[in-house]
Amino acid sequence: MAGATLFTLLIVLVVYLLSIIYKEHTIRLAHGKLAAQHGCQPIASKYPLKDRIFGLDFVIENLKCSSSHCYLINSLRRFQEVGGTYTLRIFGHPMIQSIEPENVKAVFATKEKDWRLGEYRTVSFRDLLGVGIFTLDRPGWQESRAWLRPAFEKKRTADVELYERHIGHLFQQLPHDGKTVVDLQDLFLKYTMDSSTEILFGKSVDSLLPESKEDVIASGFAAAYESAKWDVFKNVQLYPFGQFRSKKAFNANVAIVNQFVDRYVKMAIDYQGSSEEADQEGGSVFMMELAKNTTDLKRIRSELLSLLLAGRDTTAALISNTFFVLARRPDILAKCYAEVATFNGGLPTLEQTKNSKYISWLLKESLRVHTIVPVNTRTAAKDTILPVGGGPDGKSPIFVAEGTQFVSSIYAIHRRKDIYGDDADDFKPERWADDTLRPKWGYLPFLGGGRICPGQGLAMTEAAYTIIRLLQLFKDIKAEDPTLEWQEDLAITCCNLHGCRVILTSA
Ligand code: HEM
Repeated sequence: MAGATLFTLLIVLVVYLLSIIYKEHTIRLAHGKLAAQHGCQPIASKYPLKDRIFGLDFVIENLKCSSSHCYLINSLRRFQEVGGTYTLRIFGHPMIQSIEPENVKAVFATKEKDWRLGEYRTVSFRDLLGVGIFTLDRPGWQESRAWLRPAFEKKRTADVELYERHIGHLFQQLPHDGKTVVDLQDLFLKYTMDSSTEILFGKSVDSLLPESKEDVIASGFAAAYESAKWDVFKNVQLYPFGQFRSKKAFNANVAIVNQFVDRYVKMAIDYQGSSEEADQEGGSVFMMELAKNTTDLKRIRSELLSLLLAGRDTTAALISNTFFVLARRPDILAKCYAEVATFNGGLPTLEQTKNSKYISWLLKESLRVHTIVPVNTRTAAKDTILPVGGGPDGKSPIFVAEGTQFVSSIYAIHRRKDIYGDDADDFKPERWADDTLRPKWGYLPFLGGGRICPGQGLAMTEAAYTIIRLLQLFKDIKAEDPTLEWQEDLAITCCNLHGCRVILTSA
């Protein structure tokens, strides 16, 4: 009897193993057929892993570089040494790293339907943001994008008056004696928190106002949001193991964040008026547009928090990185002062702000050299093809199996000498004066394709306006330590580890 049971078990096991082998074989055949149809060649470069099973050496090196603030430089070195497109396996999962503009274009634009965000992003971010534009793939993502589009279109006329009010608060916090050192990066983070919360919720947290005037709930929101955002970054970095970290403090912070946002979302849902009316009454176009489409409080909250996460630190980093350069480069600063002088001390209009040529080159260069979203990834939603990286010369198409992670370093793409020339490492705003410089998929501060940043116009206007106004208010900006170099501080977005410590002299 026992022998018969054993025999049956053995048969089941053999059938199971054969079915796996058959399935693998069929998949391989299908892959081979698709690859042959598209003229694919094996990927030319393989990353020389020491641990070929788990890829632990690669993971550990990444973690070490991340904590010693050289992750981006190290990934650039890898591309230079291994190749513009290389492959490896991490914990058994296939990964392709590439800085070939053609591949990036395929993943984010021409073949974007073949790719999804990937769990590392959706799972880690949903704990704070919930389900919204930043954590959704199609079809939900398309819905979010359509809901938000009208608000972004209305916001093209951006709020110079709103910025002016918060610049006033910022000015109050700045020493102008030509002696005292101040870290502008910290203050710009507060400044964009104040402007973003006003743009998104219709009510600013006013973190730049003296404490006595601050709304206690609003300041609680700002602190809780900072702390929760840090936890999300840790979970992304340690994914999938981050999910096992204690969530007690995180959940308490998320509850504070939600409570703050929900006050305003409820008002928007109750109001259900038009966005124009809401704007006149100091409400938020974003909230009103969302409330027109859904009465789901959680969904509106998610969209607003996604916008805050995407727009606040990024804009602060852009302004701060630019001032970091201005304080070290009198040649560039002088050109900016010359442009600002054309306003004869008057407040710049929106049109004048947008038409400030040199400052727009300066911002473009700042985004190129100090890329704020320097790494981007996607996961293949189905078997697909990438145009380059195969064969001995790396110029043939390559086959990509479903589940493969694609990672691109925008930081490294922005330093390609074949696109930017031998001076690619130099900070040179004038390069953008050259009409023949058309980097296309070689310049991606706001990414491209369907998920291109919808807030880029807002961010560029806020940054340009803020820079112009501060240059009007201060006749000199000097670095505390002119020899200090910009160094990456990579979290969800990237800013300068050393902040932006300067000495200001008022005009
Ligand atoms: C200098 C400032 C900014 C930079 C460098 C920046 C960069 C980016 C990048 C690279 C992405 C693509 C991320 C990805 O798909 O993996 C993105 C997406 C996004 N950005 Fe921005 N951004 C900035 C400012 C803003 C602002 C001010 C807002 C809104 C107020 C905003 C809202 C968004 C949203 C909603 C997405 C997600 C779009 C989607 O998935 O369809 N961003 N941004």
